Amino acid sequence: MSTTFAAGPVRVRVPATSANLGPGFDALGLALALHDDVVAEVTSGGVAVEVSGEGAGELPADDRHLVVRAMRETFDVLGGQPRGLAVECLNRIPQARGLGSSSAAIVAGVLLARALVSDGPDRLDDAGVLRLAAGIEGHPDNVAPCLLGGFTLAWTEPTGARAVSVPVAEGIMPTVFVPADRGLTATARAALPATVPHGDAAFNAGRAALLVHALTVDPSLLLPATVDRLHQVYRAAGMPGTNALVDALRVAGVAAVVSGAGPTVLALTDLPEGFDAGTNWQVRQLPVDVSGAQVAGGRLGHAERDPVAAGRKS
Ligand SMILES: Nc1ncnc2c1ncn2[C@@H]1O[C@H](COP(=O)(O)OP(=O)(O)OP(=O)(O)O)[C@@H](O)[C@H]1O
Ligand SMILES: N[C@@H](CCO)C(=O)O
Repeated sequence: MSTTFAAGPVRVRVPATSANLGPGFDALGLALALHDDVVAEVTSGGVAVEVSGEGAGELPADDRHLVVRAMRETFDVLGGQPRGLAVECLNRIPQARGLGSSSAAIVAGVLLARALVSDGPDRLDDAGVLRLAAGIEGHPDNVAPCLLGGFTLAWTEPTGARAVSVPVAEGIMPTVFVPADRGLTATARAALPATVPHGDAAFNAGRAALLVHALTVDPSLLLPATVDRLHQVYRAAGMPGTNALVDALRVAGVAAVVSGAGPTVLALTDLPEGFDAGTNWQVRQLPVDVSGAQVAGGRLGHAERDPVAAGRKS
């Protein structure tokens, strides 16, 4: 199979995501209106990566960069590698905080590579993009909302990941509490036990089912619907501040959970007037992103390259 590459740059906008949502470990996720923009172009040789915003000066600028790694895997699936690549990232999603930054980078890479191959969409359909991105990430609960937008239910079959996006009830306005400290998903997953009590598994199945109803039809049930026994308790010692804030919010009647693998906290219902989380958190209301990843042509503008200006725009 020979591969022809598109001329000119391709651009993708990918949303932040919050996975698990309490009881929906590795299955449920929500796309949030905070985005990374990534532009890629085929060049005559080498790999050049430019990063502004989150991760600037920290992330590798070569084949080790996660966007490039995802592009390389996708080009392999599509039949061949280009001679060179130039990638430009404007990152707004905080990294290693539980807001799906790695899935956003992977989805961006897969979609950019597909768009850069002339008949890419014929060779890799949207279901294939989800399978490939979830395979790279290792679980589908961030990749699914990042691609599809909205509230997603993801599962894995022998052939790979599948997902559906379902409409969220009106009036759901998530708030995230983002700490300065980072926490890697790999570390948080290592804190989980190999087996759990049957009663806890049964408990979570009921609450996860209730959560689908609460988020789509009856938000008054969100507090009981967001109780989890499968992951948060095992990870609490590694993120005591996160655990304390989730508890304080829940005592105040707010449906709060650990966002993804943490340490960010996600609240799905309004905060009581005057609720004070303390000074350790950047608190942001982020509407649900209903569109998911968007591919378009074109480069980033100068104003967008400036992280301060970009922060004002997003
Ligand atoms: N935009 C990006 N570009 C390149 N690499 C990234 C990017 N975002 C994240 N990464 C890589 O992924 C790592 C963070 O991934 P990790 O899965 O631990 O956290 P997360 O995806 O932010 O949180 P969660 O999976 O809990 O939602 C970073 O340390 C970095 O190596
Ligand atoms: N379900 C994943 C989400 C974070 O990537 C976890 O909690 O480990």
